Amino acid sequence: MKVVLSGGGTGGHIYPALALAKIIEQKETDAEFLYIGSYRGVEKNIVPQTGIPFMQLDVQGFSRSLSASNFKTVYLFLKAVREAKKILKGFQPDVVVGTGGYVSGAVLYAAQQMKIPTVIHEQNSVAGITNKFLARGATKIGLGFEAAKDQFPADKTVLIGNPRAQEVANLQSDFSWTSYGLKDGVKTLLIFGGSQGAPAINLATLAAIPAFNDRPYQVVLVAGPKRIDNFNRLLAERNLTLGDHIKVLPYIDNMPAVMKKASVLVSRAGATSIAELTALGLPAILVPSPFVTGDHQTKNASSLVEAGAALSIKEPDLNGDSLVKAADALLLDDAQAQAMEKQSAAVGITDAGDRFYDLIKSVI
Ligand SMILES: CC(=O)N[C@H]1[C@@H](OP(=O)(O)OP(=O)(O)OC[C@H]2O[C@@H](n3ccc(=O)[nH]c3=O)[C@H](O)[C@@H]2O)O[C@H](CO)[C@@H](O)[C@@H]1O
Repeated sequence: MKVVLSGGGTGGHIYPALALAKIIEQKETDAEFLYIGSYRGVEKNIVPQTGIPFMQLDVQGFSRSLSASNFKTVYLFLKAVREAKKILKGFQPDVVVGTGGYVSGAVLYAAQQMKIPTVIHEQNSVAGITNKFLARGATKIGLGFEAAKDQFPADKTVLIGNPRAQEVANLQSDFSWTSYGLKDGVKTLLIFGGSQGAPAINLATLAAIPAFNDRPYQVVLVAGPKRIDNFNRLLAERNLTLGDHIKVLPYIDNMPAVMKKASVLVSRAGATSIAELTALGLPAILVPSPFVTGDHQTKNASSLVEAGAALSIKEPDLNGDSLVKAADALLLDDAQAQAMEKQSAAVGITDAGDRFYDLIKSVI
């Protein structure tokens, strides 16, 4: 099987494509891949490390206000489509897979014009602009959430989940909390705000420190590489000291392994974070980012809240008190936590990678 993968901008669009490549490799050892990314997105740092051949196109996003840069966006898009056609002609793929981001718009549009089968993956509950644009010409559309179904042509959609979930579910974790100076066998609340950390989550945690100092559960806050200094400065300004059972870190490299040992998560409601936590059947307190297109994180979170798989706190309602109240509800009440674990696991699609593979096979 020869597969072109394209997705870019944020990790949320790139990891599903890479997780899919791993699944295909396991099933077809002679599979060949080509990843087409952009010059601007983080895929240029992530994809080359995997050993998958990587090519780049020059594309940029639309600016929300009317501006001359939108003319450049259209010019670059048309140029990228011409270049993509040349690349596809040379590689001769059986299928072209797009996981979102502007670059996948150019690559899949080129493939659709060349009558090559295309499959898109929508990670979120609200369709992204590129996937909406590609839907008409796409052969099939894989969905991360059922809630996105009515935004696409019904005969093309298949609920597959997020292939990253399968990777996480199958992971063996030998992580020990002692590596952070904490104890194994004690309930642990893990708090993080997406991959960059989130100021609102950090501030609420700061306000909650006096209460957390008295709690029997451990607390780990991942403040974000660029935000931890500010957190520590505020901590000192307010004369707060952290109990031995509380740790603040800039970032966690082996997040899935650490998550696997957590009791409850506090998290943004990004599609990848949700795929990971439901793959592990973890109870969660979600704080959707209000700064994303179409407010898609609120809708991602609603899918879980409606299923009884998570609690959600709107960012304006998040403070020390609401955070501690929600954490206590899950960490001090075993019955509630266990009920939520069950619902979280029921939402998780741990064979998402296999489903994605089957979908691709069906169009070739
Ligand atoms: C701000 C923004 O636009 N976010 C979007 C972006 O998510 P983005 O990729 O930024 O964030 P996600 O929540 O989807 O994933 C975060 C990832 O970072 C990892 N992690 C986090 C902290 C840490 O210390 N270590 C670590 O490895 C998590 O395990 C997870 O894999 O694309 C997603 C998929 O389209 C969308 O749903 C999100 O709304």
